[in-house]
Amino acid sequence: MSRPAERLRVIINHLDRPSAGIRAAPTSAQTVSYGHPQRLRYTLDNDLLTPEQRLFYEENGFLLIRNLVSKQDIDRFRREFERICRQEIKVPGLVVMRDVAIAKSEFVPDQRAVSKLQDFQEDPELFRYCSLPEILKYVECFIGPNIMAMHTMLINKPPDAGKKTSRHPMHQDLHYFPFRPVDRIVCAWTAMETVNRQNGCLVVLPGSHKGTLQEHDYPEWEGGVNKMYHGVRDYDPEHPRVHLEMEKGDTVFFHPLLIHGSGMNQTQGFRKAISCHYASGDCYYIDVKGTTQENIEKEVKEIVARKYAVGDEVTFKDTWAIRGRLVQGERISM
Ligand SMILES: CCCC(=O)SCCNC(=O)CCNC(=O)[C@H](O)C(C)(C)COP(=O)(O)OP(=O)(O)OC[C@H]1O[C@@H](n2cnc3c(N)ncnc32)[C@H](O)[C@@H]1OP(=O)(O)O
Ligand SMILES: Nc1ncnc2c1ncn2[C@@H]1O[C@H](COP(=O)(O)OP(=O)(O)OP(=O)(O)O)[C@@H](O)[C@H]1O
Ligand SMILES: O=C(O)CCC(=O)C(=O)O
Ligand SMILES: [Fe+2]
Ligand SMILES: [Mg+2]
Repeated sequence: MSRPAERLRVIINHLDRPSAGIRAAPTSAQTVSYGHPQRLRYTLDNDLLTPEQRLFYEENGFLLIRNLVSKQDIDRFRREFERICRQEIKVPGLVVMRDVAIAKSEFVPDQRAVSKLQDFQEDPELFRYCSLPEILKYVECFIGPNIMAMHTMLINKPPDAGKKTSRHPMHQDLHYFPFRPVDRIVCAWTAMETVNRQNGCLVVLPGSHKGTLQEHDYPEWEGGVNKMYHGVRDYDPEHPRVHLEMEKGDTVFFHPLLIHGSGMNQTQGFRKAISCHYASGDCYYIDVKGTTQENIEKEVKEIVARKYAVGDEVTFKDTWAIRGRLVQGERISM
């Protein structure tokens, strides 16, 4: 079997078999071109992904690309993060989160007190991550050429304080997003250092992106749960899962319905990753009233009301439209 189109057809046939399992994603660069077979729903025609990579995403809902972001860029993001933690710069709109285990203790301007930065779209150095051409060329394969950076995070998972609060419950990111269509949204998540089971790598349920959006709520964890860390309500801990062990610069792209979380950090180091959720410029906002997303809408509106002293005039949709930034192509309906 030599021609990519032919290999693609064989793999598609394989997809129809109930026993189709998880295979390692090949990473060798290869240029292919072929039509648009019906069963390819989660990826678009492109010249970048090999047929195997494309089918891997279709089947599993994620694709891991090794060594995608340079060490130099990651070192720069790390230095910027440290400057923010030392309060040397103030970034408009930035949310600095502390782990719930230390949320009520005195704040020290040090990275040991920061578990996550959220919404760094106004920090030019960190936001560079969202515009990196090596990231965008993959993003385009999933959502097309019009690309909005909707949600940005730098996660600094702290050594667990003994209460397992460093875990992130299993969830689907779509729970947080009042925009659609679901298949034109993708997350890029880049390891800023070695990430493994010891320090709490991502854990994914392969293929779960083919399901629907589940009900989410705070898990009943004895030691407490971080603000807004909702989990899939009836999560079955026996469901087969895959631990994504990654090295500095490795990047995983995943679908917003993929069920994922991350384990406890059992080391003394702060496990770092940087991520961005992208949506197509021609996605549209939806009203989540009467859906499972009503609970997160309520929480977001409460936090915004408290932080900015506003009322109901700021909608869930507004909170996203304000944060979204165009990084490629056209902003059409977002
Ligand atoms: C794909 C998307 C996936 C996700 O987005 S998952 C995570 C989503 N997270 C978010 O959107 C960020 C949520 N966090 C925030 O907005 C802020 O960190 C938060 C919780 C409002 C705190 O903001 P601060 O500026 O620190 O305000 P503050 O010090 O006055 O605290 C206000 C009250 O919140 C509490 N708090 C702070 N960090 C917490 C935490 N990690 N978990 C639980 N509670 C926490 C804090 O103790 C305080 O409570 P109280 O009012 O004194 O009773
Ligand atoms: N009851 C639960 N509800 C929701 N999510 C859970 C629950 N228990 C564990 N998880 C999640 O499962 C993922 C993995 O958890 P955990 O670190 O405990 O196990 P592990 O990483 O698979 O095992 P190990 O730590 O031995 O490598 C994390 O995302 C964690 O938050
Ligand atoms: O870096 C992690 O632990 C995962 C974070 C995550 O999935 C999220 O914030 O949505
Ligand atoms: Fe997530
Ligand atoms: Mg673990």
